[in-house]
Amino acid sequence: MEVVVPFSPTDPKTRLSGVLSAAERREFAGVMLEDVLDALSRTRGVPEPSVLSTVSLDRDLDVDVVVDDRALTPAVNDVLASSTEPVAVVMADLALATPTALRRLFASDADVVLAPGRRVGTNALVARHPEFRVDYHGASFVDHREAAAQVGATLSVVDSHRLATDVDEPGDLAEVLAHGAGAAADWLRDRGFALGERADGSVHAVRHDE
Ligand SMILES: Nc1nc2c(ncn2[C@@H]2O[C@H](COP(=O)(O)OP(=O)(O)OP(=O)(O)O)[C@@H](O)[C@H]2O)c(=O)[nH]1
Ligand SMILES: C[C@H](OP(=O)(O)O)C(=O)O
Repeated sequence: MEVVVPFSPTDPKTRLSGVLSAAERREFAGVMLEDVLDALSRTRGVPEPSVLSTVSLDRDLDVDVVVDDRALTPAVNDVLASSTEPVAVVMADLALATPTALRRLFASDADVVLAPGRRVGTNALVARHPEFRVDYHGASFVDHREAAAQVGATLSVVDSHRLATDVDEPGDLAEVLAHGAGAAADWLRDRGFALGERADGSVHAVRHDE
């Protein structure tokens, strides 16, 4: 099994621009990456991942970093096409990922295992079928389900709140504050974020003055 964690650190998490500065978004993306790598490293039976990054990284991660400046889909498809073993792709923004949740991704022996995101993306997958290829962005979970069917691959879908929560939008920060046990939750709290309730009863992350 080859495990890759795609990462694009140049201008990450643009959907969080309303609540984090550009420098904070870069820092937060790096902290989430470290949480994901830590969770993977504590998941029994899972080989050491490599980071598939668009640029070389100045942080010391204790894992291999492969640089490919192409967009996400061609970069991942190149790994799928060239690997002689099953490939797992786990996104770097899964700040709630834990070994227990990740074990479910690796436990299935289906040809294609998909962990959908809450907005119909694909937060993690395992591909054992040699012809399966990815097409990220948009409703990629639906596209990947169809792609698996087209190549005759057996499919398993992992229904996990922790793996479904990719941190893209301000609303996702409340999930991190409520359920995160890693560095990303601490990073948010250190920058003044806390759970707050609106008059209509909805819960969101509020930033208090630092
Ligand atoms: N290697 C690689 N990884 C990417 C690329 N684009 C995004 N990623 C990674 O793929 C995962 C999902 O990324 P997105 O949430 O779609 O993009 P993002 O840049 O983090 O956030 P937005 O700017 O809000 O879209 C994250 O782990 C990103 O770091 C890319 O072009 N190449
Ligand atoms: C990579 C992409 O992530 P999103 O842009 O949906 O967060 C996807 O899941 O297809």
